[in-house]
Amino acid sequence: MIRIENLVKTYGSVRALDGLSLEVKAGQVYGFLGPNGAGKSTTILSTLGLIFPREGKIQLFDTEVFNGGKFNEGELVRAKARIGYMPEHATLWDFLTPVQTLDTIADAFGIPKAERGKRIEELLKELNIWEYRNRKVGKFSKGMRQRVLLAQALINDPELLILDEPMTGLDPKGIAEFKDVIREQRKAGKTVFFSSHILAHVEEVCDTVGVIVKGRLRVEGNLDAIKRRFLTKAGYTVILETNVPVDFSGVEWTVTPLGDRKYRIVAADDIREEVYDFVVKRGAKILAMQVKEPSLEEIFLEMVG
Ligand SMILES: Nc1ncnc2c1ncn2[C@@H]1O[C@H](COP(=O)(O)OP(=O)(O)OP(=O)(O)O)[C@@H](O)[C@H]1O
Repeated sequence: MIRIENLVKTYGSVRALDGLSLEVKAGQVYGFLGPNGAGKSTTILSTLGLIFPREGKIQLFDTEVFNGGKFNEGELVRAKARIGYMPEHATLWDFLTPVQTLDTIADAFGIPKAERGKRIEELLKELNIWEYRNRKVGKFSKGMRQRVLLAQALINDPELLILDEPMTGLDPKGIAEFKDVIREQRKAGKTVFFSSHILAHVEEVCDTVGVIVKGRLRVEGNLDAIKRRFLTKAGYTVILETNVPVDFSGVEWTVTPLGDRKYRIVAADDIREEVYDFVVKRGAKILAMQVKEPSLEEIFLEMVG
């Protein structure tokens, strides 16, 4: 649905995209992850022809829309008719209700008046805001506003949804609900590409993740596989507490005492079982043992380094 190759975008001396390549396939829910300033919005804006990259190629639905520093405007317009987009800093007219908001957008899309009512009703019901259809959006919570914005993006029944940081600013309940909405979109056959700088936003809902750091895609694939790959590099950290001191000499793990009966153990694999056997064989009891997985922030740092 989206194929980007070696995209370069500069803002003065800032190389916002530095040879970025990625691929979003039909039916995927793709989480585009990266720290602030990594180039996520720049990628999305380039994909939609809203800013001009310098080099590289962009394909939408198997059609080349950008190559050799130029957009093919005709192809871009045709592709965009099949895309729904929710910008990072989208605004709503606070004095309009969801029905009025969607009616205005539907009008802009040229959807005939006769079809609009049905389409708007369907969308508002699907996104669970039908009940609030006649209240002004100015009074809505952030989560409800995001749904109205998503309804706007869906008004033309797009095949591909591009959402820039759709869950930023939502509370955990709002995030969980928005994830449900994304799952529903996938069930309805849509491909979803959304950006975030927070791991929790992509977990459980994305089948594929791409991590962008400093304008380049560092990894792309299944989130668990990415975490595992990172863990092998960074190591599992086990925090262990025993009832008596244990002599760890001779082990291959890196053991740092945190007290006379508390230790931090780092190894390339999940070594909880080995640690358990080792400690028990030495006649000690385990009082507590936890394994610490790296946060996405740590993964980012590892990738930047
Ligand atoms: N209009 C602009 N003029 C100059 N520099 C810009 C402009 N837009 C973005 N940049 C710079 O380009 C880089 C990438 O920015 P971008 O907004 O794409 O990152 P992002 O990953 O979307 O970050 P965020 O999560 O903060 O939105 C950053 O260094 C940013 O400061």
